[in-house]
Amino acid sequence: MNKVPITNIKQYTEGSLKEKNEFIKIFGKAIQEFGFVIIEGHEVPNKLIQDCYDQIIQLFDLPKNIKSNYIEEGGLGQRGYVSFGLEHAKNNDKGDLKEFWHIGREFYENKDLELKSAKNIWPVKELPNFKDKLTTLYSSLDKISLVLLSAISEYLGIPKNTLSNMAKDGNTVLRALHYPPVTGDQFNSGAIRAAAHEDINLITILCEATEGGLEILTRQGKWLEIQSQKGQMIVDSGDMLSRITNEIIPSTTHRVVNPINAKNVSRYSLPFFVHAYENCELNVLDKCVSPSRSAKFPPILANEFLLQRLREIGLGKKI
Ligand SMILES: O=C(O)CCC(=O)C(=O)O
Ligand SMILES: [Fe+2]
Repeated sequence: MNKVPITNIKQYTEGSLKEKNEFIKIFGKAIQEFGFVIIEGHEVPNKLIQDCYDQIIQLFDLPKNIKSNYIEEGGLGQRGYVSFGLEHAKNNDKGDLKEFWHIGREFYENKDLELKSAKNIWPVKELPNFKDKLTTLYSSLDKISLVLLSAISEYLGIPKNTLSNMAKDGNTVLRALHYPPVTGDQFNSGAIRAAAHEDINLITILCEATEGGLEILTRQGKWLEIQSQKGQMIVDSGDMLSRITNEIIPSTTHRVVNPINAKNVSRYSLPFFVHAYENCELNVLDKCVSPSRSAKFPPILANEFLLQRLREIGLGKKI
């Protein structure tokens, strides 16, 4: 396979039983064997995605000292602004050539959890519409993520709501990313926009980025450029899904390469990292254990796993 499989989510949400089952099979097999799947038919208006990009372009255009006001002091880079070069891939000491902004959940079904959870940071003074646009996108992607997790559960042959229940009120984050044009020194340093890594979470949904550069490592060990069209979203599997499925659905290695000189412009992207709720126990699913495949991982709380992984990528120390 040298092309990312394409599926239409409407088949699952609005289709006949036959179409539903077809989606489950194609989507599940694609995420398992390929690691990346393109989704069409998702109904998030293009205009909303465009409006969000307009907001984040203005956000990253703000002077450095203003952006720095929005660093979550004493936090772990999970809300607000995270400076250029701070995050790096696991086992890689070169910082990625990117700056970003994290948005967490605004609305929880469990109001006690809402009170306890980290609060979002908003650039209200400079960008009064940022909060509204980005939380609207967050809510839309949150709904899509629960649908996709139901389809994965059905693919695995476990109760339909098993995975979506883990992500309800989940510690999910929307990341607004900016990769500035790459300077000559950076080109020579060997650093890239995002070095090869796996995402920490269950699944990631990516709205189309403003420029190319995203590549996945296929299960056959070859780098493949991802080309998605307007209106498509990309879904990939992360480490938490890999862990609970006992690596039946492994996480997918991917990276963002540097631009070629002729296209050395800023790149913006909007990954949505779908996490389990903080106190969710990540247990290997019974269905994914067999005499020939014993459980490879002990249980761990989602939040503990997150903290462990954040330490490995340079966000574990309070900033
Ligand atoms: O910018 C992209 O297209 C992907 C970003 C990514 O993989 C990440 O932030 O984990
Ligand atoms: Fe990633």
